[in-house]
Amino acid sequence: MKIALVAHDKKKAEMVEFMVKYEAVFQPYSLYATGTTGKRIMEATNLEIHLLKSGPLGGDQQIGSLIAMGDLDLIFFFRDPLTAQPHEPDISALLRLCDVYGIPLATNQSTATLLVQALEIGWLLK
Ligand SMILES: O=C(CO)COP(=O)(O)O
Repeated sequence: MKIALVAHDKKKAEMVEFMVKYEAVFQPYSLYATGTTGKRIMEATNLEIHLLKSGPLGGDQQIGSLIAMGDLDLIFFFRDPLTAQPHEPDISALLRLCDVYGIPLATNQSTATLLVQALEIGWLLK
């Protein structure tokens, strides 16, 4: 199971808190993250994360590429719906690829909690 973690700036604290809370659930999996999000999570946990580029520098596109290659199974993307992002086209492309390939995608904490609980009880095995 390969999992991607992404958070916009105003959602990074929420993402870090979420990852600290569920660190043990994520521990067995291969984790990927956009640059700044991944660094913040690694500073707060003992999780090993493959760091990609920062979102505005192509990180979202790298995650999209992993999806297209069949190399990603699940995405936690804490989006900020109230702030314009300079790389909005990259974000839309990533969300679109999730739907093209049927990849489960959590874009807010409520959905993320449901998905992580599904992971915890073994509903999302791979
Ligand atoms: O911008 C992002 C996603 O669109 C996230 O990138 P960073 O994790 O590098 O801040």
